[in-house]
Amino acid sequence: MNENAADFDLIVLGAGSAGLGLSLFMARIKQRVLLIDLTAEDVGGDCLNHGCVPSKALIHASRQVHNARQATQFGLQVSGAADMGKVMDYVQGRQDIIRHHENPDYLRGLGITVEIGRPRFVGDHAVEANGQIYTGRKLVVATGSRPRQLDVPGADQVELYDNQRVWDLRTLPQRLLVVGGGPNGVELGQAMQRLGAQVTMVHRGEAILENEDPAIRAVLAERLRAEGLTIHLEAEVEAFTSASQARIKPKSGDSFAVDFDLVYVAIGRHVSFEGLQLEMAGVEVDDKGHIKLNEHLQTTNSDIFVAGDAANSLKFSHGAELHVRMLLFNFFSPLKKKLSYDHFSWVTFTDPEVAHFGLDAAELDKRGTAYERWETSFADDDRAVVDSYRDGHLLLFIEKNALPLPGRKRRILGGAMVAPGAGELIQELILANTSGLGISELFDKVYPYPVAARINQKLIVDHQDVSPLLQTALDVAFKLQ
Ligand SMILES: Cc1cc2nc3c(=O)[nH]c(=O)nc-3n(C[C@H](O)[C@H](O)[C@H](O)COP(=O)(O)OP(=O)(O)OC[C@H]3O[C@@H](n4cnc5c(N)ncnc54)[C@H](O)[C@@H]3O)c2cc1C
Ligand SMILES: NC(=O)c1ccc[n+]([C@@H]2O[C@H](COP(=O)([O-])OP(=O)(O)OC[C@H]3O[C@@H](n4cnc5c(N)ncnc54)[C@H](O)[C@@H]3O)[C@@H](O)[C@H]2O)c1
Repeated sequence: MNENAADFDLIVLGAGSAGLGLSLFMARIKQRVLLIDLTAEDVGGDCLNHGCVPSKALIHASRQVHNARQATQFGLQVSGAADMGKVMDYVQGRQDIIRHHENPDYLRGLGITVEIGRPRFVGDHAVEANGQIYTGRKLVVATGSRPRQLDVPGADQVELYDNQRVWDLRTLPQRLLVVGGGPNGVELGQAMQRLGAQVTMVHRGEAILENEDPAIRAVLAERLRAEGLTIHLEAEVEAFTSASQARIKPKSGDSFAVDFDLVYVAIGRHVSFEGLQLEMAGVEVDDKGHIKLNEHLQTTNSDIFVAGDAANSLKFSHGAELHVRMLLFNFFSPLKKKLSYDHFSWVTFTDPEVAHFGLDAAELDKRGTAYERWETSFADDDRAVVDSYRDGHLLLFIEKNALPLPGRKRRILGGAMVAPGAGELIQELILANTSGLGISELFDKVYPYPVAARINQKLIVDHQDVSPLLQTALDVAFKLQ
């Protein structure tokens, strides 16, 4: 097409984390942007409407309730149960604040053309929505992902909840069955248990948060069990035998029954491009229905890209942000960046939080990278002692230099932490990881006592060996002064 004749410089399908990030930047630098979403209420995507924001607000409320109960050890009298209506009012109130700057009118005020309707491709640079055809120089599919459904016998007789509808609850279920022990299941499961539900979790994998290192995830599992959650590992819902009973099948052993008042399904996400008519734009999908992409998130139509969950890689709001940054760079540069997760991080907002960054042991082994595994428990950390989180754990993968030349940096290749506020505590480690700083930069810092982040330095200090040569040099140097 004659690119200058296009109606828009950029057309974005989907106004979630990815779509908003792209549209806002492009509009800011005076490009003509068309952003299309299905309904006005969908603007903001899963993160605002059904994911990050409501789940973190629920976690906040549940932490207040939990902390109040913890304070009874100091003589405070706490009685009564959490009022789910009030909890959800709080959750919705937080969403409403963010909606002030994530809604069609606000975006239109910034110069973005926002169309509400169901789009479909009608040509290699053209989409149709509400009977109108729009052309764009570049187009991005940012239509997100959907919760996987639990398809087992008897499911039709049960009202299954997932992250799309759980925020409408007004009463706390007494017995909650959570299916899936990934980040979604553990975050919501712990929050509901703390609010007063009795939570049973049924998880297919051998451990909750399977993507985490065993030393890290074990701490969380123990804490969840100590708070009263029942966790069945290597187990699945075999069938629902009534509207309030599930039959659970463990990998080994006999099936057993679990009674519930409500089921929350958190078994992952899938992508779907139904109705988009991708074939009209020459955008090919593979046999699993995923759009074929190269390392620039470019489809088989070189002017059409995919961003966010729709790309079917790591599904995080800041994963969408990573995609957006790369696409924006590539839109304006003859040198193209490739998608890389080498410095990616994520946080599961349980208590304690589980934070993860850079490359893990499996990836380092796969790449044949030489590394050392350094780890420490928080048992003897002063701050952990006074604040009672001695079960915390920090793990770092440190570059191993075959030739330890003087001045050569030993970089932090990756790591993980489980501790209250771990997501904040690892930020300096992430900075070191992304900027290629060596461990000496952390070693040289003087941390105010007793900030929790001192643990980052402690791990490094604890691993400083004094070689016989250095020992001799120190002895001589001291005697000379
Ligand atoms: C319970 C839960 C908690 C989460 N918590 C976190 C967290 O704490 N931190 C984090 O980083 N990530 C979190 N995530 C993941 C995060 O929500 C997603 O990765 C993120 O929203 C993906 O952004 P996206 O733009 O790709 O998709 P979405 O945000 O889902 O946006 C896609 C948009 O496309 C629209 N759309 C769909 N189909 C069409 C169509 N055919 N045409 C036009 N528009 C369409 C949708 O209406 C939607 O608005 C959480 C997810 C869940 C489920
Ligand atoms: N803090 C965060 O950043 C955050 C929080 C919640 C969700 N998310 C994102 O949202 C997405 C969805 O989260 P999720 O936890 O649903 O997905 P997930 O795929 O990460 O975990 C789902 C888990 O459910 C298990 N499972 C699958 N089928 C099952 C079955 N039939 N019975 C029992 N267990 C089963 C799997 O083994 C898997 O570990 C993820 O991509 C995640 O990254 C992020």
